[in-house]
Amino acid sequence: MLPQQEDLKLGKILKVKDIAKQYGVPAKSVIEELAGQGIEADDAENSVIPDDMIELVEMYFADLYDQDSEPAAAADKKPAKKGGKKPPAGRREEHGGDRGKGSPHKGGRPQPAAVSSARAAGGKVTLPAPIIVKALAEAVGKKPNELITDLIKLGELAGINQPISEANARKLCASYGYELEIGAAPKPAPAPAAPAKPKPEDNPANLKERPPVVTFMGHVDHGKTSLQDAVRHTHVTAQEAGAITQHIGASTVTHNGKPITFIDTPGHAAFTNMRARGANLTDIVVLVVSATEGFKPQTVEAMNHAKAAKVPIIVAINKIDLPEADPDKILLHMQQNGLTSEDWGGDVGTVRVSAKTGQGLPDLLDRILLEAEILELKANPKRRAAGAVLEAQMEVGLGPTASVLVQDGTLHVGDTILCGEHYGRIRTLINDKGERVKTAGPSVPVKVVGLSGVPEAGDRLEIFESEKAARAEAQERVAAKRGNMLATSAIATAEDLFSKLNSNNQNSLNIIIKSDVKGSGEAIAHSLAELPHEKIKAEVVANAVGPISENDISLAAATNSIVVGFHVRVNPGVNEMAKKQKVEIRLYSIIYELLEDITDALAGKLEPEKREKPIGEAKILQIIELSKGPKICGCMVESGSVRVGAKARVRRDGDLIYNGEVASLRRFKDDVKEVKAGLECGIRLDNFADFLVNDEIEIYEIELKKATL
Ligand SMILES: Nc1nc2c(ncn2[C@@H]2O[C@H](COP(=O)(O)OP(=O)(O)OP(=O)(O)O)[C@@H](O)[C@H]2O)c(=O)[nH]1
Repeated sequence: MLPQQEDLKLGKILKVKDIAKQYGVPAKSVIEELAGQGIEADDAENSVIPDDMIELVEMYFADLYDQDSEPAAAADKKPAKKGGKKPPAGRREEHGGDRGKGSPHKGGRPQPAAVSSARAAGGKVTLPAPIIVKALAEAVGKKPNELITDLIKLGELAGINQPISEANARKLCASYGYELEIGAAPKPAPAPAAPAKPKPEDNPANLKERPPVVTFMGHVDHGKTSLQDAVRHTHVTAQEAGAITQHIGASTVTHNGKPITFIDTPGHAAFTNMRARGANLTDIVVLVVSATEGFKPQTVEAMNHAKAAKVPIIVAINKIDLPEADPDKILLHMQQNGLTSEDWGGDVGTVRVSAKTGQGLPDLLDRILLEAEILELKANPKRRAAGAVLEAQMEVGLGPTASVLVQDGTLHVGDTILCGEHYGRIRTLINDKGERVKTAGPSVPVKVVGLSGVPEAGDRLEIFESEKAARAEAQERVAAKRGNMLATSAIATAEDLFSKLNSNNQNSLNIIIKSDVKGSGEAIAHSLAELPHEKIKAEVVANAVGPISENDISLAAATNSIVVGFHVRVNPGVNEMAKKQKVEIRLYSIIYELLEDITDALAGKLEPEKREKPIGEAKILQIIELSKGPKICGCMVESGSVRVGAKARVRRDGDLIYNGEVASLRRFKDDVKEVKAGLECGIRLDNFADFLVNDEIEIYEIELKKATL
C-alpha cells in the first residue's frame, strides 16, 4: 500500500485526492487507475504517490483525462471545461458505479477503442505484431506489472513498452483464458514530427569555424582552477570552499580575437564520472601538471580519459615560479606515460606556465588556438541546436535550469527542447557572464531556463517542433524507464519502497544527501559507495537537490537516516524539528571532510572491538580467614598492579578455576584501590573463596577499541 506519511516526500507531494480534484473524478476512480498501473493505494484519498512515480503518474493521468489524448471512444462525450481536464461525463458515471468489480478491468482504465475492439467475445484477442506488454495487458484486462511478473516466470524480461516474443504472448493469453490472434503489423507510423532532426547533409557553405572547447584536467591542487581563473581574469579560486572545484561549469575567453570555451572540471577522484563527461564534450584537454610534483594518479587517469576520447592533449607544466619547479622531470614523466613532448621531438604541445605570475599563459592560449586550427573545428550555426547538459539544478526564482554546451546549430529563446526526460520552451538563456541572451551558437555554454524538471548532467539537448511532441517523447522515456524498472525488479510497489525505507538495517548507515547541484550529489553517492563496506556500508536513501527541509527530516526519522547537506542551507525551523525527532544533520562544503566524517560515523556505528589488556599478576601466599565475611587471599603482586574492579582469573597448575573481578584490596588494615608489583596485599575476589596457596591470579582489563571499517 502507499505510505500515508507526507514525510516521505522530499519535494512535491502528490496525493490521490489531488489527482481526483484536478480531474474532477472520485478518488475511488483514481485508486482504480493507480491499481491498474500496479500502485496500490489502500489509504484511499490520503495515499501519497511515491516521489519517483509522481512524474509518471501525472503524465499517465494527463494522458488519460486530457482532451489532447482522449481515447476516441469517449472523446465525443467530453464536456468543455476550463483547462480541458474534466473527464467525460460517461466516464464519470462509470467511475461512480460498480464498474470494474470482478471484471477483468478492475484496474479501472477505460479501454481505448482500438483495444476493446481487439478483444472478441469468444475469448479471442487480436493484436498487431509486435506484441507490446502494455497493449497485451490492456487486451486481457491485466495489470502490466502482473503480466511482466508472469512473463518473468516464462523466462522473458520486458518493460511496459517493450515487445515480447509471440510464443510467450500466446502462452500468457492461454493462461488468462484467451486465444491470441496476431494481426498484420501496423503500417509504419507517419514520420514523426519530432525530434526535428537536423538535415542530414549540411550544406558545406553553411559550415563555419567554431571555437574550441577546452578542459583543464589533472591531479588535485596542481592548479586547474587557478589556471582557468588566470585565463579568465576572474577569481574563482578564492570563492571555492576548500579550494576544490565542485561542479562543471563553463566559460568563454577571447584570445587574439578568437573565442575559446573552457569547461570547468573538478579534480577530486570523486568526480571521475563528471570528468569523463567533460572529456567527451571537449575538443582539447589541457593536462595540468605541477612542476614540483610531476605526474600523479589522477594525472594519469585524466590522460587516459582524454586518450580514450581521442582528444588531443596539451600539457601545461604549472607552478614554474616555484624554486623547486623541475619542468624537465615532467618531460620525463610524459615520456614514461606515452606522451612525447614537442621539446623532445614528439607531437604533444608542452607549455611552461605559472597561474600565479601569469607567465606562459599567452603561449598556452596560442597553443590551444593552433591545435584548434589543426582540428579544423566547424559547425553549422543555421541548423537546429544540439548540445549536452553540463550541469543542472533547481534555482530559486528560475525553477529547473540546465547549463548546456551547444555543440552544433544555434539555440534560441522560444525553442522547444527536450533534455533527457524533461522538456519545455526556453524562457530565458543566460550566458557565462550572467547576461540574458537571445541565442547561443556552436561551442557556446549557456544556462537554459524553462524545462519541466532537472535533467541529468550528460543528457542530450534536442529541439522539437512542438511542445506536445516533446512531451510525448518525454512521456515515452519516463514510461520506458519505469517499464525497465518494473522488468528488472519484477514489481516495485510503493509498499516495497516503504518497507525498504523503513528497514532499520543494522549493517548500514542510512544517508539522505541534499546538495546544491545534481552532479555533486551524484559524486558524493559515488564516493560513499566506494568506502570500505565489509562490515557496514553507507546506504543512500535519497539524493536530492535543494535546502534541507522538514520533509527531509521526516524521511530521515522514518528511515533512521542522517541528513548530509553539501553546499546547502537548512530551512528555518528545520534544525529544531531535527532535534525533536533526533535526526542528525551534517553540513559540508568540502567533499574530503564529508567522506572522512561519514567514515568515522560508519566506524562509530560498529560495535567496538573488545580487547583484553593484562595489567598484573599475583601469587597466593596464604589464605586468610576472617571473623566475618568470606576468606581473602594474602598475595604477592609479582608484576604490574592489582586494582579494585579489575578482572581477575585464577589458575591452578595452569587450569582456569575462576574468572571474575577483584572485589576489594587490603594493605595491612587499610582498604586500598591499587597495589603495585613487589608489594604484598590481601585480595578478595568477587563470589569466590576456593583458592589455595600457590594459585596464580592474572589481573586484566577489557579495552574497547573503536572498530575500523
Ligand atoms: N606558486 C604557485 N602556486 C599555484 C600555482 N597554481 C596554483 N597554485 C596554488 O596551488 C593550489 C591549488 O590550486 P588550484 O587551482 O585550486 O588547484 P586545482 O588543481 O584546481 O585543485 P582542485 O580544484 O582541488 O582539483 C592553490 O593554493 C593555488 O594558489 C602556480 O602557478 N604557482
